[in-house]
Amino acid sequence: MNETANQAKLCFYGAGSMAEALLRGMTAANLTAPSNITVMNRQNADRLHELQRTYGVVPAPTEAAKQDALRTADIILLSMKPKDSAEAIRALKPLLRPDQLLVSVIAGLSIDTIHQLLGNAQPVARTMPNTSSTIGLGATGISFSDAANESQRAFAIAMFEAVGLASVVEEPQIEAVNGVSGSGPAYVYYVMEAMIQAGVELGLTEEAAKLLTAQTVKGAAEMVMSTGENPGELRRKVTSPNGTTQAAIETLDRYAFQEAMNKAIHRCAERAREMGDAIRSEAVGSPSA
Ligand SMILES: NC(=O)C1=CN([C@@H]2O[C@H](COP(=O)(O)OP(=O)(O)OC[C@H]3O[C@@H](n4cnc5c(N)ncnc54)[C@H](OP(=O)(O)O)[C@@H]3O)[C@@H](O)[C@H]2O)C=CC1
Ligand SMILES: O=C(O)[C@@H]1CCC=N1
Repeated sequence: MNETANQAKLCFYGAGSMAEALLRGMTAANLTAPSNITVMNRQNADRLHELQRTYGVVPAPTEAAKQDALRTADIILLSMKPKDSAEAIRALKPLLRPDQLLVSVIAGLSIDTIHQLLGNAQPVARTMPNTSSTIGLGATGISFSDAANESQRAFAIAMFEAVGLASVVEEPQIEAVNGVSGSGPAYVYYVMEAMIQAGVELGLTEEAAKLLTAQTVKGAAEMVMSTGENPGELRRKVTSPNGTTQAAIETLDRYAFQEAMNKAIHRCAERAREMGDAIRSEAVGSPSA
């Protein structure tokens, strides 16, 4: 890999919403020059040109351009849907050099399945980011294959730190990251939808309910981050004995809110494992490593 970080050549293999979230943050943070970043997809050349206009990155709309970009990249970001990943990785096999780093954001896809598909132990960073990377507030878990060297590890971490917080975990914990923070924004939005709806039922305008809800979620998250106090302690400070919050929390408990959240996160992690098994079955005919 090119040792000078801002000279590193990146190739986004898949140019959808997660790729754009990362692109936006990385170009804003000057992680590498936009002219060193190539974007490609299966067929949507308009999308590639839109990314070129917005971020100054280089589109690879033809088969020859794709192959050239994949061959010459220091880092290839695998950012297609899980169902498309086995075929896409197989197509990479004849193009790769052993020193290229693959960075995967694909839910469920294990490092071992990538190695099986390629037939070698290519350096891999398996990650689980989230869509808040778009505004530099992402939360990403990263795990590495043994072959990833120090400079590759450092660059992968820098890529995700450019779009928020990055935490290195062992690969078996990546499904837990998926359950907590990869899919996490959706749970928070779901809670916000309920808060807004209730606010409107109680007489607020939609706009006021939305603003009050969003500021409340932002403020609560910031309180946890900036005070270092646990959410439980902070909750107790809001909850006056026999007051309004206690009445609300007791109602949430009657509907088993915490149990529902717990089960949802476990199910999310389980679903990631199921999806990984499905890719593996398609790739090598057996569901687990
Ligand atoms: N959305 C999220 O919150 C998160 C998503 N992820 C992971 O990110 C990945 C991408 O998700 P998302 O961005 O939402 O998906 P999108 O559908 O928005 O984008 C997928 C992209 O992959 C391209 N693609 C598919 N097959 C190939 C191929 N063979 N060669 C080149 N490009 C290909 C598509 O091209 P075309 O349009 O031409 O078909 C498209 O550009 C998923 O694996 C998901 O698990 C991870 C964390 C969070
Ligand atoms: O729903 C999904 O499968 C992807 C992975 C994490 C967030 N979105």
